[in-house]
Amino acid sequence: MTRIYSYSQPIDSDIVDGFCLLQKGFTDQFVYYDKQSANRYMGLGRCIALPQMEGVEYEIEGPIDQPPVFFSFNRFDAENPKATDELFEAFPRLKFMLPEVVLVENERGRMLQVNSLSPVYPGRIARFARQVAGAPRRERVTVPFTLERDSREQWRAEVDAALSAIRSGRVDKVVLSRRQRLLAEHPFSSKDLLVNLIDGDARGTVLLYRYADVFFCGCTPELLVRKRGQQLESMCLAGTCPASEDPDRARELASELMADEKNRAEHEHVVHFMREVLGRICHDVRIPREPQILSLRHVQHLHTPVSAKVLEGVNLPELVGDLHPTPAVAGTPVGEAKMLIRQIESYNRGFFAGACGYIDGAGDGAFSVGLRTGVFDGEGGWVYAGCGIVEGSVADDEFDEIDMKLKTILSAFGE
Ligand SMILES: C=C(O[C@@H]1C=C(C(=O)O)C=C[C@H]1O)C(=O)O
Repeated sequence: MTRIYSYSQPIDSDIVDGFCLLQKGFTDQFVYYDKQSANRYMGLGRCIALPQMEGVEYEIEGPIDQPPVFFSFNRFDAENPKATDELFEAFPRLKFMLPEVVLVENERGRMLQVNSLSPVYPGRIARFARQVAGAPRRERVTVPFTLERDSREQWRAEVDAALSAIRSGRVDKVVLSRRQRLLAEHPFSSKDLLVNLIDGDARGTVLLYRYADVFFCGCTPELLVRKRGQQLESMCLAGTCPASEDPDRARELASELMADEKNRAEHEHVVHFMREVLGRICHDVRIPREPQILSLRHVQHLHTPVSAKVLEGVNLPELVGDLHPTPAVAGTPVGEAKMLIRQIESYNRGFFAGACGYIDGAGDGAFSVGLRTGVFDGEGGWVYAGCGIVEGSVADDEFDEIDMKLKTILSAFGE
């Protein structure tokens, strides 16, 4: 039986500043940082990685009873035989990773957690607490970059292939993506992108997984599932129109989106899937009949909030397994759409559109869908975005929609 010692104590300092100061010394770094609510977890180092959450004993110590916080970053399609690019290839294939140090800000306040396989030495906790308390205020930096444009011609051919699969009845919807090569004008760090995503105006949850000199990061609007006790929260997010700085224009675009049959159909596939999956493993499933608008910095989406009570015995990793991928990032039917993505897309998505999140030793946690993200090595990398293709989709419009979505990860460069 693995025994894990976990010590948590309250802190006053800003956890992002603390993370920025401490991060230099750690090969493994993990962030799940909800910008809208205090649901923020930032991990450093690797105490242990487990293939599953069962079979572990915890010694929880310190003035706050916070179970140890594990992180988990999962590929969109882990069985896809196509090789990922060399950046994704450089990440170890680990499931639940427990950092040595975790900075937390949640409904119970801010805290520092230190995890170890042996009793936690008090001087170690005091040293981290001192360092975090003395952390200087972080600063934003702009990283100029260039993008290598991908081919519109190739995209049109891919959308054609998707539309013929739809016409032949193989799928009703498939979500295709594009990726672009990014080259920075000077070296940058994961911290530079993290700070711009957290302090910039992108809405959503900031994700970061760094291993040595490669890192995956972004700011996603899409919650896959959050579990606290038996309470479950999720969302359906599909259907997109542009955002606008002019509030009247933004409202006009939003009401066009609400009235647009194609977007409503794209959205309905996700709602149907949620109802079906949650109906099997939850009770009190609440899904409003009509979507709302979620207005983000660069786009607006059709959004349906979801809540439910999880049946006794159903755990968070099972929920993630049942819910991911949703038709919002794969298509419908999900299995067939995944196979079609393997056929049509020329690359393996890696963590893009994968389930990324955290889970604590009590089984509570949250996972988001790794959208509006990219993978980088400090000199450049790849940025990704996709969109749902249904009957009636026009390739050039979808190309432009993806360009709008890409702006979120590009905002990590501080422009
Ligand atoms: C696939 C992405 O976004 C997904 C697709 C959407 C759509 O097709 O309208 C909207 C939100 C997301 O569920 C992405 O951002 O890359």
